[in-house]
Amino acid sequence: MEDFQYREGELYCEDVPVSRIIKEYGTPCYIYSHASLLRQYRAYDSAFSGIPHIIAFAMKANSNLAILRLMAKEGSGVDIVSGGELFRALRAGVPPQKIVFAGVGKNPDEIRDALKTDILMFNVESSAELQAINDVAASMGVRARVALRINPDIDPKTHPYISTGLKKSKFGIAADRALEEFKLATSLKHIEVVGVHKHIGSQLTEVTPFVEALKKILGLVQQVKAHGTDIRYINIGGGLGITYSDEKPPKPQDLAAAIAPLVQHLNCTLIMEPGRNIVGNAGSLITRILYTKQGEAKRFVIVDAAMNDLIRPSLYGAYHEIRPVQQRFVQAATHMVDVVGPVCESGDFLAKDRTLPEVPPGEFLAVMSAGAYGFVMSSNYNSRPRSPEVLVRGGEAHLIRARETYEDLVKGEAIPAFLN
Ligand SMILES: Cc1ncc(COP(=O)(O)O)c(C=O)c1O
Ligand SMILES: N[C@@H](CCCC[NH3+])C(=O)O
Repeated sequence: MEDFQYREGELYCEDVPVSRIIKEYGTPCYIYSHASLLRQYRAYDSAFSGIPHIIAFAMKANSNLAILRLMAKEGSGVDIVSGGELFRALRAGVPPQKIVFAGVGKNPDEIRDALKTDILMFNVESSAELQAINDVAASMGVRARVALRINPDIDPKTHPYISTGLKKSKFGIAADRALEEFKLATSLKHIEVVGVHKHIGSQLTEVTPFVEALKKILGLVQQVKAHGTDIRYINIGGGLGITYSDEKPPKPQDLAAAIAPLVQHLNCTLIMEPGRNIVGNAGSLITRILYTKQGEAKRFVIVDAAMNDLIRPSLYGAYHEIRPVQQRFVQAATHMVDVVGPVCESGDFLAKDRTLPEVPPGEFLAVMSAGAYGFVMSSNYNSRPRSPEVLVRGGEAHLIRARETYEDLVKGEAIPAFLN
């Protein structure tokens, strides 16, 4: 959030007053800081500079073409989970040799597209998928590079909805079945096993689960190597958390310090898939207060952004700091309020039971730490056009996605002739 600061009485993103952006593009509106994105990416990259590595930005966190181009220009690759993400990554100019493809449900068309593009590798999550990739590769007369995604059964100590490395999770191949799967993979003619992958969850605020999971995976790497398979890539996934309120997550250097000694001697390239850590605090969602309402039991601040714009509070009970855009309101009398949107759901809120200073209707609030899993998870529910996205660089503000129009809402819909 360093690049969102009060200056001359109002909130700025870098050198641009937020009020200038909303005058031009309206609200709700996502704003990202170029400086934050670069700083976070470079912090990750330099932390691991002692080890051969590839950063594959987890583009599910934010897949705007401008953000992807910026990452690619810094040298980043991407972690994708769909054909749509592959399309975006290529459109943004991400080199295929830095694209890794995860996800439990890759379909044959997606596999074919990825093979055609010659991406770096697939992170395979089951034996059925291994077989499917082998079949598609055979039909194309090529060999697919794969890493097996291992589920190490380690508790990442985060929200259950964003934990991915426990036995009960749908992700990855159970650690105790892994050797068998490696044997199967090496027996398939159109598969080349090149790596091992793990990703145990998101918004991790301690280093220990990363280390425990990696140790488990490395034990496996030894065994697989002993069977004659050359493991050249170790993918440690993403998951490093950020500060939303008072969390103190480790920094990329802390992660590197814990991990480097475990992998340095292995003669492998390390792959990392950070998403939230790079974009989370580089973005903010700006919203206008429409009304305030004193209910029977609660006070509501009704704003023009809703769960369709930012679903994290509704879906995970996630906390996002909320600040007035005009600094003079910071000192105003406070109330305990729910900040809610116009969507017709009781679960539509951006904050619940939050003590906030009184800001009058017509004024603006900034919902902080909204750069990751913000716009990408937005929807058109209640036929609400999705928000614009603006990228600030120094004193410039660039529109990187226009606000959707009502026409966009009905794009592709058709009324069959029998209804005429
Ligand atoms: C396979 C994989 N890699 C990377 C990520 C990125 O996670 P985060 O945004 O927490 O870094 C995810 C999402 O949790 C994921 O599923
Ligand atoms: N969407 C989640 C993170 C999911 C990570 C995807 N594997 C969030 O907003 O926190």
